[in-house]
Amino acid sequence: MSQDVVIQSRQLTKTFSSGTAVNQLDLSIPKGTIYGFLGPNGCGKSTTIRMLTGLLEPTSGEIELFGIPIKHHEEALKQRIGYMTQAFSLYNNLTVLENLNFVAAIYGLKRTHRKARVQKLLQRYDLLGREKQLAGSMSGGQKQRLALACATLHKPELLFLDEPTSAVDPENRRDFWEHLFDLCDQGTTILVSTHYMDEAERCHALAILEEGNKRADGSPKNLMASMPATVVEASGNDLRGLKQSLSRHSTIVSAAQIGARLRLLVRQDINDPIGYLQSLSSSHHFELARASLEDVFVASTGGRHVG
Ligand SMILES: Nc1ncnc2c1ncn2[C@@H]1O[C@H](COP(=O)(O)OP(=O)(O)OP(=O)(O)O)[C@@H](O)[C@H]1O
Repeated sequence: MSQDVVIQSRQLTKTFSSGTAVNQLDLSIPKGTIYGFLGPNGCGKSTTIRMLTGLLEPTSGEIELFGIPIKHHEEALKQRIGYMTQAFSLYNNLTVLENLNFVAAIYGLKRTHRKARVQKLLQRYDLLGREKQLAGSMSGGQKQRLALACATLHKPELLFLDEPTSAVDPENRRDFWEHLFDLCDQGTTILVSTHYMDEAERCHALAILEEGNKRADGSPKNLMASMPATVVEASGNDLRGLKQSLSRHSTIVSAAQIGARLRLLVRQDINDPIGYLQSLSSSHHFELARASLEDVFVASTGGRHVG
């Protein structure tokens, strides 16, 4: 295996009594990448992350981190990885400083280093002056920054972030991504799960997950270029009626209204989608449009996740 691959999984599977949460997942994520898991609730993002961090034992399949099999090496690998959960895993009844010191103690940071490291993180994540504030009394954005400070306190080479921005507003989300790119610049590999398209678009590469299966993967640009459907926008009167009539055809993967246009995904095997659509409705205007990551997501999941 190449030294530069930080996360490798082969046929990774987890089955619960309720069913298969992750199904034969193959991953190969190079160092210094921000890699995304994009998918709806329940598609297996958290379960995969928990297996990759060594917290949950797979039903079958293999995982290597930094070329080291995770099995039997959990403790050694723990020092090299950071993990931030959806709930930010902070102690709400401890202060900002107490949370950081607690994490520092868990990772065995020496007292002499601890103070300087904590100070640096307080500054980096704009928490100076809040040292004595209870974590539970902070805003979503502040909690998120503290959680990131805690997850990176021991300078992990690999960082797992499970839906880190679900509880924050768009401005905080943008700032948070700036921090992620800073970390990435310093050589940290980051795996981030999300159900936000704009967030997925910022990743170097991503996997689209549905019901535990990987439906597509690659860079956002390549995914958009190789989308398995053609995007067409329709305009004219009664778009709701047009949507209803087109949705009856299995050749239309999805139809969603966006403002005064109806965005259509037409199955790839239709050679002349504009001519085809005109034959279905002569009173509307149809034109080809550029694919977005959302289109890729809809096409990869067969239109099952869009209304
Ligand atoms: N400990 C468990 N026991 C039984 N079923 C579980 C367990 N953990 C997860 N599941 C099931 O596995 C499937 C995948 O869940 P998972 O939490 O990994 O999805 P997710 O994509 O992270 O969604 P969310 O964003 O809602 O957390 C779901 O059907 C869930 O109910």
